[in-house]
Amino acid sequence: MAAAAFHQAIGTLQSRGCVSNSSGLNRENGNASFRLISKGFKLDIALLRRETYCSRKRSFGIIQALASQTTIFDPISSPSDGTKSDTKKKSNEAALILIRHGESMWNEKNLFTGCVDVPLTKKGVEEAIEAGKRISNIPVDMIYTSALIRAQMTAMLAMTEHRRKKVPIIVHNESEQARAWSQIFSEETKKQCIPVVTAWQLNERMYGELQGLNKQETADRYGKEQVHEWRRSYDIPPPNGESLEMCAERAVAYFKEYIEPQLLSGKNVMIAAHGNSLRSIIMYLDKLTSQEVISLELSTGIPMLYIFKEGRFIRRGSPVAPNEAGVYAYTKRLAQYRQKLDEMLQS
Ligand SMILES: O=C(O)[C@H](O)COP(=O)(O)O
Repeated sequence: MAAAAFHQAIGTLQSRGCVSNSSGLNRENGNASFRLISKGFKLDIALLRRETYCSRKRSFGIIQALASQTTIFDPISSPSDGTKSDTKKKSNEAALILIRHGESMWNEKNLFTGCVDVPLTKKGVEEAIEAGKRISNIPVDMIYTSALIRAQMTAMLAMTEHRRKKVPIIVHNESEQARAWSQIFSEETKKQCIPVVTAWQLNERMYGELQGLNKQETADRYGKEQVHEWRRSYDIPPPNGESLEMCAERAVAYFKEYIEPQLLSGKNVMIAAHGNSLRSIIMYLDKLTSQEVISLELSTGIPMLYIFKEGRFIRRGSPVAPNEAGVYAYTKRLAQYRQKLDEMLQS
């Protein structure tokens, strides 16, 4: 019965072009195997795989939810049009967008990067712009990035595509002078700005003595299993570096202390960060176990949307394309926001 439901759900996903025809269920171990067509579904599928470790039945539910995600409607009452801040405060509902930076010059060379401050490649720039198109109709009131340029470039490039055309402005609070010298003296102009907060706590995990080493050569030298353990285990750090657990201690603590209160007050937040700092945040949002997080992989430049509602994070997947109806139908309020934007930009 469950297998029949699974196959029906897979069929739906295949007909929508989300997974390839070779996707299926391994009847012996209960694992679902997927060949992805749309990069945007990578996160969901990775999570799906881990769900199968816990409960096959539950995973079928997730597949079905994925297959029908364009029909899910939920109200979000904080469209950021700069005029609704009262409603926003009352609603306690907000959008949270997570983006892993676009391809960096060391991603391209397959080098461990960690906290080395490497810029995007041309492909990374394009990925960031593409990510921006995907979220161009989702309101953004606050942006958080790591202290690293690849995340900052991604956030800024993505915002060049945003239809609301607010200007992202980096907040300089590092000294009294920096604060004083970066003040804006027009309330009107302030309303048209989005504060961008940079925080080292959102940086990529420190990869220790692997930083600058080639990933393939390291695997050849130390063995594939050892390198996989360094890269994906929860609590085993690379030599003199941070484990995911250590990275989570600062990234999730920052998220809880600074970002969650913004969401609670109804602000829509975008975070541009890194594979591992975002994995640790997603682990917290989706309540993944240390086993489950092992199979969580994030693609570069793919935005992921969560709705924060009544103290809970509801994962809405990745907007597929800017002109796809489903993107704006994630919530009724997002759809209304988009409609307002259309009207505003037409007039
Ligand atoms: O720091 C790095 O090398 C990458 O950004 C993330 O690498 P990983 O996929 O090996 O964790």
